[in-house]
Amino acid sequence: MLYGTALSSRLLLGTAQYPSPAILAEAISAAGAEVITVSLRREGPGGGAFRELIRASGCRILPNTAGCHSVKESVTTAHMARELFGTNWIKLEVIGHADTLQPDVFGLVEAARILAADGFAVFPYTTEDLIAGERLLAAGCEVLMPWGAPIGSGQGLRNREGLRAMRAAFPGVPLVIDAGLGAPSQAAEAMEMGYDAVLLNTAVAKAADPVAMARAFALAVEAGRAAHLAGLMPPRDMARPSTPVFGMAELA
Ligand SMILES: CC(=O)[C@@H](O)[C@H](O)COP(=O)(O)O
Repeated sequence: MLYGTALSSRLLLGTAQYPSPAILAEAISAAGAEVITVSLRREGPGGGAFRELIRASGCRILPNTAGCHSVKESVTTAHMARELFGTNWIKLEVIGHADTLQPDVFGLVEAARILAADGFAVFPYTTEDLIAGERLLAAGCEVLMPWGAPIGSGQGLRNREGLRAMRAAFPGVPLVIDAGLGAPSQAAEAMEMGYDAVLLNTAVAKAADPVAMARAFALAVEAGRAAHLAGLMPPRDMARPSTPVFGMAELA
């Protein structure tokens, strides 16, 4: 449930870097995605055809402010996106560091406050910092989207303890891992931890077969969620025989 919208797919998909528009369309369908994120910067020349493709997908559009490095740029881009796509949903990125694309959480909170007050449903791309999370919620966000790893790195969940702490700190808040996932197993792990959904792009778009990879991620997300609901056994330091010894014959 995101901003009052019930979704059955827990895989949100990015739409950049695919080998062709046809492969993008097939990947969206193979992923079973109901929400796709779109950068306003794709709306250059030829943007009309791209917009038609995403409209035909039937997915809910989550425009993003990818590539924005300041509060002003992000807020302006969000307003343009609202006009262009006719939605108040915005994946808010305020990038703070050029090499790692780490979110500027200070700017993010400021931009989130401005946009939420202006009626936007803000999906903030943040870190696993708990205080930043609290401030984003206080600013009006109803969802938090911590990074798994830097965008496009495919490193998976770099700070498992931090992400676990975040899940524990915000039990009632929808949490979506956004960025840095490289393999379906990493998406499954996020879901096993109790994250509500994952958002990814590069791992699918840059796979040798993006459509097959989209399907693999969909299966992994489903498996991870099912495992979370089933209740994972707690890990142990020492061995414990899985075959009971009680009742065994004593030889000698
Ligand atoms: C498209 C988009 O929004 C990305 O910025 C997003 O954060 C996904 O990151 P990956 O490409 O690492 O999956």
